[in-house]
Amino acid sequence: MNAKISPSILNSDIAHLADEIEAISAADRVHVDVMDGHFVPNLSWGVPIVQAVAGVTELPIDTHLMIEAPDRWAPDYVTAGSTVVTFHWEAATAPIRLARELRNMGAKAGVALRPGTPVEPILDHLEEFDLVLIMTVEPGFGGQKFLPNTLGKVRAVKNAIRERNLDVEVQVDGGVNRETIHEALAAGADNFVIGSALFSAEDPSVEVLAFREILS
Ligand SMILES: O=C(CO)[C@H](O)[C@H](O)COP(=O)(O)O
Ligand SMILES: [Fe+2]
Repeated sequence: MNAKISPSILNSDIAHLADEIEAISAADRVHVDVMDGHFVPNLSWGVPIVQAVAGVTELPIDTHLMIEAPDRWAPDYVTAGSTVVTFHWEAATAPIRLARELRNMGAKAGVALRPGTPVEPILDHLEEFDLVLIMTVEPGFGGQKFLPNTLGKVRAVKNAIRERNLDVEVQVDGGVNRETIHEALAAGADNFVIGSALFSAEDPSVEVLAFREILS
């Protein structure tokens, strides 16, 4: 599987969002972080932003829902234009049923785990998902430090995917930069959410290419 770069626009200059997204057009996806102020202690944005992003880019939208009651809200993010909708395992009432609903709507279904959530319960259900997101920081804020003790879960998911020859992406999210990306890659990640390391660079378009080079 080719490694994918999914820039998180959380820490971009949102007053110039269309320009920021244009700058990362050589990436593979746009990662949109939805936070509700309950599941995480921060509030970001919702359906209208996903619709707006869909209106200014051809890149697939990868929506990361850090919200309570994803069973109720996640389908709206497919309708809004997301290609991938990732919800948290900890927050969902019926995660398998929700993943099936998202797929039935034509989207890819992702499941995310906080750093402290064990991976074992999802290993029996990997066929139900297109993407597993292993959080490499506590969800809620961009610009945090990468937690290397989460990489054991990346290895465990990747091993299970390989053993069963499944087509499931392993995404890491949080604190990924030019240094930490090597550890995540070695552990088996193949989809890299990169936020502040891209958007704090002098030229994010050049930085995307630098990450592409590292992953090649
Ligand atoms: O889900 C997230 C935070 O909860 C963001 O996607 C993540 O933090 C990306 O930003 P950075 O690369 O700056 O850590
Ligand atoms: Fe995210």
